[in-house]
Amino acid sequence: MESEMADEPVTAVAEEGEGETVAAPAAVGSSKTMERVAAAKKFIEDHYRAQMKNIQERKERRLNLEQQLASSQVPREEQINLIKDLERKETEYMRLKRHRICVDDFELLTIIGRGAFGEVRLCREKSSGNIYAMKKLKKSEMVVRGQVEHVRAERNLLAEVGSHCIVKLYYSFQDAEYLYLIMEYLPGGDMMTLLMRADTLTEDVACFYIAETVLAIESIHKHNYIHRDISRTTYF
Ligand SMILES: Nc1ncnc2c1ncn2[C@@H]1O[C@H](COP(=O)(O)OP(=O)(O)OP(=O)(O)O)[C@@H](O)[C@H]1O
Repeated sequence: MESEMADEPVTAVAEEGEGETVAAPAAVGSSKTMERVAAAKKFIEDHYRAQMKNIQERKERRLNLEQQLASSQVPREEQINLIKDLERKETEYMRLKRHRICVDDFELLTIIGRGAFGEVRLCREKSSGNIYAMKKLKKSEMVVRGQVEHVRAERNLLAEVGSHCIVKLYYSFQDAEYLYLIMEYLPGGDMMTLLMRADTLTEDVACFYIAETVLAIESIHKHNYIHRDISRTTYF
């Protein structure tokens, strides 16, 4: 998406004296590059930590089954089959985990809204039949309008904040042209539609929505985010 890294060399080669070439000390990268280095480091560390945890858990599941079988009356041959069955399931589980989700995994249904960078659609996950809202964002538009970091923050926030007041994000992925956010579908409509329909809210109903709003804002503040677009169309 962005390519600033390409024009920021971290090491340089300096020419000195008669054709002698010496390596210059590594220059410290710009703060953006350093941020990326830190993000890549964290990604790799998290990835390997998760891998180790998975291997450990898999071993424990097998050991558990072996211990249960050892103290049971199950015939030896059946025990072997049960262990093989567990291994087969574990392999299948790993295969499913490795699957990189993409837009083809969803059946696209009706358009339910338009955002700043593209449409929002109702969609059905083919494997589970679950219904979600798919927000599609055109990457080139985001770059032109300088909104990459804001969209990244929105994605991270939805993934991090587990609050019943904040729409859930189930998956995010991208292809060459678009970013996709697969979110919980909120069928009730936004606050603007409610106000247009009801005109005036009773005190109790107004209290309810104000309380929910305060809880939503509090939950994102707890994660050190601020909402820069509080309006009747961002509450559902
Ligand atoms: N999870 C959802 N469930 C149901 N409808 C949704 C959902 N997310 C978005 N929509 C619909 O799509 C519209 C646009 O989505 P959204 O407001 O998230 O886009 P945006 O890019 O932030 O737009 P803007 O910058 O104009 O506010 C919403 O007003 C709403 O009608």
